[in-house]
Amino acid sequence: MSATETPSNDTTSSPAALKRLAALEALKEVRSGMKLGLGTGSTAIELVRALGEMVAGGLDVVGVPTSERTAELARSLSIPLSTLDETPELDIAIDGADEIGPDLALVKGGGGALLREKITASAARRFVVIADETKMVDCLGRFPLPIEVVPFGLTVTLRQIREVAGALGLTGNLEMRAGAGGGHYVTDGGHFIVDAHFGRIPRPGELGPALAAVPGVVEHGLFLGMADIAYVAGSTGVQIVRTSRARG
Ligand SMILES: O=C(CO)[C@H](O)[C@H](O)COP(=O)(O)O
Repeated sequence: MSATETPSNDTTSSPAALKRLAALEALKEVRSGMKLGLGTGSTAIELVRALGEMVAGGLDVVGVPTSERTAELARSLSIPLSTLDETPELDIAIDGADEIGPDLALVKGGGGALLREKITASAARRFVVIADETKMVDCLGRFPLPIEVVPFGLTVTLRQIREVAGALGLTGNLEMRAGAGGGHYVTDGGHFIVDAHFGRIPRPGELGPALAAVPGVVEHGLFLGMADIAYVAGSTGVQIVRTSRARG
């Protein structure tokens, strides 16, 4: 399963400080010449800010952002950017997570960027997760599972999500994520997000493919078998969580 170790004893423990600590640990993997996937969310913001400082200091990297928000921040820090089409092979993708479960199974999508995040992570030789310790769980499902859906036929898609989840014993409210200006939240890809309050998901490996088989589901927030390592910051330092699975 996973191995853990604690290489740092920094005791700074405000939420933003912990996120920055995790980001700094992950950035120790980065070398000049690398092509990097840049995640989305408050932890990824700390990553991009710290990367901006490193670029200002002479680090030569290219970033592929997973959202328009991340692109905007990276641009403001003069981090050279590319698209996944121009740069389809990444050395490392670094991103946050809403939950980190056993063997680095993740829930992602709280920031609404799960589709681009999953595509970007899949294009990277190494997928590195950064988080504070509140994200660690014994079983996924404390955080509602984000599911990205197409607007067309929404009622049918919601019914089919209920059916496939119900067949696995998972029930609970399916909540349409609200946008800032009222109406549904719309992703960078023009889709909606359903936040599924299933509760504990003991068999994510069965739920993921079942959700993916629903025609109106674009992608779901279960990132299974993708993460290679997680840097998890807590009040006593940064814990390194590894998976036994090797990716490239
Ligand atoms: O998946 C994500 C965005 O779609 C984020 O990585 C996830 O929501 C964690 O965000 P934060 O670092 O703000 O807690």
